[in-house]
Amino acid sequence: MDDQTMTHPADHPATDSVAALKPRRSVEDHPVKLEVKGLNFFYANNHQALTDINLSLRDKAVTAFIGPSGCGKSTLLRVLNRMYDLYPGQRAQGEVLLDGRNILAPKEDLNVLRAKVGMVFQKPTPFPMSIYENIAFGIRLYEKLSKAEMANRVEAALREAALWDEVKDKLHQSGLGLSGGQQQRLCIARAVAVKPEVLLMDEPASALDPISTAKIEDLITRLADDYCIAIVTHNMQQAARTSDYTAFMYLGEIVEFDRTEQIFTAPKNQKTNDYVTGRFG
Ligand SMILES: Nc1ncnc2c1ncn2[C@@H]1O[C@H](COP(=O)(O)OP(=O)(O)OP(=O)(O)O)[C@@H](O)[C@H]1O
Repeated sequence: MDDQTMTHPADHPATDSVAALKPRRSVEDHPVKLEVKGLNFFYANNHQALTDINLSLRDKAVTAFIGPSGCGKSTLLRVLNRMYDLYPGQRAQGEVLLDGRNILAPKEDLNVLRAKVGMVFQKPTPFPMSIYENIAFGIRLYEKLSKAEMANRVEAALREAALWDEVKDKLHQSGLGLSGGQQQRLCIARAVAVKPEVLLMDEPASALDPISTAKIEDLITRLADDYCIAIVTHNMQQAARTSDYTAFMYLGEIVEFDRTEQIFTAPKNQKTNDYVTGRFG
């Protein structure tokens, strides 16, 4: 756990995570949106960062990836939209099926894929342009809209990311002038503006203060009504608060994957238990 996530002194102990558990909702009958089968991943130095990952992410549900530093959480997230393809020498073996189609296939159109599988990073990364343009820019890559249609889409995306009320009077000011939490919601608005099906979030709140963190967590919970969401977090309570399913990873493998309340109240694996109770990590 890094310093920035230590905002609550008792973030680690299992009791606090259990207290934070998201109210139970039924997602078992949601269809599988993304299925990872027999995935191995190698960095350019031939370091194997993921070994035989098998995992199903359900639609309209949040899946959290937890585990100690270096266990492969971010690597796994970056495979799910082929982000690794930007770096020469990195390679994935196995299958990642999006609605049954293998997105690791060489013929996959990566621009279309990255619109379908959007990503939000740890540090907010607005483009150095206006708030409006931050959203419109991505939409223009995929669609030709009239001025009025574009204005509606920008507003809808900002509303979806719970940012509209704070920025509606300064849409043409720079996105870089917003607070860190607002910038992160702008990045979420940018991701949802191109109508994705899956949202990947890599520690989306770890650079934010507790109030901004709470807003992002609320937003994740609401976005889960519409999207398949995967989130990497170091914060046990955040995993408990936001997710329906949790995967505990260790040394590049998935040790345990189950309903979140199961992972936090009755994990089957000793290592999972040790991690969620704060004995290591
Ligand atoms: N560009 C790279 N080249 C070589 N090895 C890498 C590279 N990036 C990550 N790794 C290694 O791959 C493994 C998994 O890293 P990854 O960043 O996915 O872990 P993580 O669980 O997300 O860690 P953290 O919680 O610290 O962000 C680690 O052993 C890491 O050192």
